[in-house]
Amino acid sequence: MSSEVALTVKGLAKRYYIYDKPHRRLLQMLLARTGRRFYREFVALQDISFTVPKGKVVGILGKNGAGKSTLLQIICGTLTPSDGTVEVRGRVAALLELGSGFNPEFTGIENIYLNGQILGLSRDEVDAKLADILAFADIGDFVYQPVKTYSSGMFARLAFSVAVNVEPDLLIVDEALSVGDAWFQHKSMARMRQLMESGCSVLFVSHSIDAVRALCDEAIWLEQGRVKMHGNVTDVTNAYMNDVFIEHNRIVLQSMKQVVAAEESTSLPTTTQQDVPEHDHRSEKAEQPISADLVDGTVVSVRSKLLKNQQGQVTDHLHQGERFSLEFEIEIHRQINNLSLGFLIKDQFGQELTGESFFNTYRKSLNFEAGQTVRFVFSSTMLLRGGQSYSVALRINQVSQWDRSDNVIIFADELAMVFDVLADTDNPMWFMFKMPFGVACK
Ligand SMILES: Nc1ncnc2c1ncn2[C@@H]1O[C@H](COP(=O)(O)OP(=O)(O)OP(=O)(O)O)[C@@H](O)[C@H]1O
Repeated sequence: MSSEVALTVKGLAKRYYIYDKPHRRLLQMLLARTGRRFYREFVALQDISFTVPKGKVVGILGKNGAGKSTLLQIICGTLTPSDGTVEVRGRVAALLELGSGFNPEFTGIENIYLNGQILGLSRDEVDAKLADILAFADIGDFVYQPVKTYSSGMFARLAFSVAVNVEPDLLIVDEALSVGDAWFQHKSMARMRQLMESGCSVLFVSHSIDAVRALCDEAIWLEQGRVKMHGNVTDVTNAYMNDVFIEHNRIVLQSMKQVVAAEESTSLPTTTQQDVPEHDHRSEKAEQPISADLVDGTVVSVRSKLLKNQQGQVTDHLHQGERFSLEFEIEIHRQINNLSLGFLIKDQFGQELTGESFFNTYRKSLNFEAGQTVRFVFSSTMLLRGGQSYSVALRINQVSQWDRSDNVIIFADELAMVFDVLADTDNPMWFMFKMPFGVACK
């Protein structure tokens, strides 16, 4: 295998033998020589070949039952293929089903060492990484308890933390990021991006077209166990999306016809064609914690960072179309010139969607004396799609030139806040944000 390739999959196939009744398995064992078959064959994967180039992120899309998990399990070695080969260069860390590779009876710490060993790390190497793993997982004293007592969110935190901290050459992720709270999802996506930037190859399985578009360099579309399409992300996701929409519209049309047939005289029910994820009102996070961290201990510290709703109340969720404000209070510890503060709003895949800064708005920055407390307020209307969460990255910088040639970031908090936008089922959005349009028909 070339050193430029992290993974080579050649002619992979997986066939399952299905016995309709338990005794048929026994009959098969006893009468195999007669040539009779007591099973049905189910082909889960057939003729799968592809490579993952070193440092690239390859997304795998496919509907339920397409064979995605089967493929990943074979690549990780937890399932044997019926045909074909898998060659991996370097260390593979996988986030498949929650906690695979974990022993439920062991404590979190014991599992970290167990996993480290499975991934080829010595005890000393795990010792050296332990503090980072624990800090990222952030599950407190639970690490001393057996993992069978963990919630699924805690499990996800520990599993993800181990996988990303062992410096894998190939990271395999199967929707594991959809587990855990919104805060952790944003944090883990940011960490995954860092890994990608440092040259780690990734195989990323997702049902989300947005996720594949945001993260991947190439995409593979699996359908009924075969590669239907492999190529650049835009082509593959467009083709896949068309297919999903055609299928979706067919189902909607069918159900509408049934309703019409059943209630000819009544009006049709409205169908919202958007999946509206179940919303979790995390009221305990209504007020974001105040960070008292100093930038470098001398210049500026952030006293508070707040999201406020239309009524001016601190909140962790907004409605589509609602007025809101982001408010940052900072304390100046040392006289400083040309200071500006800005933010970026990102989706859960780390895509920067929008943002603003004082300098951007007024084309000038500000001078402050030591001891001043300053509040920056950014207000707007929430035009982003509902039914998902967003994070806010905060930046304080020194800048005076419009081309930003003298820009210096003196404080950055990549995860200053996380908030939800609630889906409006009466006004579903297919797109990332809603731009107000005048509409006419002439
Ligand atoms: N042990 C098994 N015995 C028989 N059939 C199986 C077995 N495991 C998986 N299958 C079948 O193989 C096919 C592929 O399953 P797989 O779990 O890989 O799909 P998937 O694309 O990951 O689906 P999903 O998105 O729902 O997780 C499915 O039709 C599934 O029913």
